Amino acid sequence: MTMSTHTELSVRLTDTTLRDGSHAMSHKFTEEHVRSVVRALDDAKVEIIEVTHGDGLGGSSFNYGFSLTPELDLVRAAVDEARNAKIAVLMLPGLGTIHDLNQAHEAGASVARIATHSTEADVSIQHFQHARKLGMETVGFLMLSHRATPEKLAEQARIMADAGCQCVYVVDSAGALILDDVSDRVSALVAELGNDAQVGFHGHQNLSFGVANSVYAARAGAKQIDGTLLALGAGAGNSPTEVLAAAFERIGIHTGVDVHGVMAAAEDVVKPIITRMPIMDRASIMQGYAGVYSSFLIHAERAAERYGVPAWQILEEIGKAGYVGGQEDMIVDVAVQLASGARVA
Ligand SMILES: CC[C@H](O)CC(=O)C(=O)O
Ligand SMILES: [Mn+2]
Repeated sequence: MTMSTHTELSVRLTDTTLRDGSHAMSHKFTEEHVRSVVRALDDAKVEIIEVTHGDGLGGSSFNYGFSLTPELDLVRAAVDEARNAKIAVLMLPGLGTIHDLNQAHEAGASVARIATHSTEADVSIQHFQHARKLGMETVGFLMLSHRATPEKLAEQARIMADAGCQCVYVVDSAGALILDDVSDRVSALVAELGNDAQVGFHGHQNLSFGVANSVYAARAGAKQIDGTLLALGAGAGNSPTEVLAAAFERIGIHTGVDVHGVMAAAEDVVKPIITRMPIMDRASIMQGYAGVYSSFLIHAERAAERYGVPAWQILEEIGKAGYVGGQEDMIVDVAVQLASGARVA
């Protein structure tokens, strides 16, 4: 008799509509948006809700786009509205500072998610140490994970765990990973970290694999999985929380989330708010295909309009050049070169 090995798995869902979804909203969430989304997610028993500028604490700037509402006001509103859920903030060392982390903690955030490029975990050490001193739960993001081998990622995860990170995520920032790419990376982290830290997975939909990849991640041992309502997020959006909850329930992976509750949150709360529905169009598919950071999409679209070159072509060039988060200014550079003929695609 064949026994299923998948029936007793459980994962914790983190919803990042109010952080990754901020990209698709051009960082224009209001306090009322935050309150209504948090209320709906909390009612649906989602345990962790992330609220920050799309590029993390300190992201509101000329380079990344200004927030309509100061992010600490949004964090305070979320904390005030949540009855059971913990409020998480994300930060990229260098863009956000320890001072920003202190302020987010004072505003009531209790989970610190620290993100670095997949090969630069060492820049997060002091941030994890500090977050743990503050008594915050800690999560590490290894972004653009497709750029690193499973072995390299595991080595980077070890750096985060030794610094006090309690769960290291394989982050598919480009939506470029496909099935075994995910399980190979998650398995490598699980083997390296053992009981020292959990492993998580954050997916994007650029090649439409967000949910399937999350299932592969869970089956490879991931214990935390990210999603956003209606897939609202950078690039073609994130793995939709409501689909994750429904699919996990159907295959017997426990989340504790009320499936009807998150479906209602997506349809009745988020849909009326959003100004842009994430889609798999030529530009966002190119991001998955060429391995480009999802947050670059809106910047590429703006440059495309301004310089009269297609966004997908700019992104294809960005992929060839291997630019990473923080190099948003290179998008304009590439667009100018394509428009002038100095760079031939
Ligand atoms: C701001 C960091 C980054 O956008 C995190 C993330 O969601 C990703 O890399 O996909
Ligand atoms: Mn993301």
